[in-house]
Amino acid sequence: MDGGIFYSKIKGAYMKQKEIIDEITMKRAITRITYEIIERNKEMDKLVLVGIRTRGVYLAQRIQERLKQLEGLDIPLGELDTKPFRDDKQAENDTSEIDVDVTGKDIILVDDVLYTGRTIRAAIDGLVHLGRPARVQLAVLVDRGHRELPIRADYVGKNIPTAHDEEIIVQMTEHDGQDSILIASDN
Ligand SMILES: O=P(O)(O)OC[C@H]1O[C@H](OP(=O)(O)OP(=O)(O)O)[C@H](O)[C@@H]1O
Ligand SMILES: O=c1cc[nH]c(=O)[nH]1
Repeated sequence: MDGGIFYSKIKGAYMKQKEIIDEITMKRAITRITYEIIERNKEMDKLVLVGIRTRGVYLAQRIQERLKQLEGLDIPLGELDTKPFRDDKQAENDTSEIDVDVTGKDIILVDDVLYTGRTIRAAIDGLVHLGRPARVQLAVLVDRGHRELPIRADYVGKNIPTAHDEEIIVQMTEHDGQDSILIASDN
């Protein structure tokens, strides 16, 4: 390591990586998102958290835990697989697990990174296949810009301006063994 910079393989190629958000800052960002959700949603009994696989699910679970700690609320949580609804891949098995009826509910979609917006478009498609929510909001840990569709997040942990050829890597303990946000580039 040199000044926090290290090299490792991403999708088969060596990339330069650097941590830009540490564990504590990430935790604070999730707590702030939770407070904003509480402030902006008066009918909390209508709320349903829907995490987008993969890391959006862990993020949604953490927001669910904070809502319990801060307000004593038990907000239902579903796990959404967007792959069957994407416009760039063949349909695959739908591994979504959403046991609650979404019709009439205030859904908060949760994902780790918002980039082109295509995953969120697919997520909305997946949701409306299940029912007719009253409202759909979006919470993301990182908004890195470069939208290709008219999609914006209601709750943003960190706005991180990036170049097209960079990559944001969110690591979560449940999946990656540690909490960290890295930026990667090939130069
Ligand atoms: O706004 P977009 O351009 O759609 O990019 C954002 C999506 O990309 C990543 O998912 P990825 O497809 O890498 O799957 P993963 O979460 O399972 O790693 C990330 O978790 C978001 O879901
Ligand atoms: O940089 C990016 C872009 C899409 N998805 C990610 O996880 N990171």
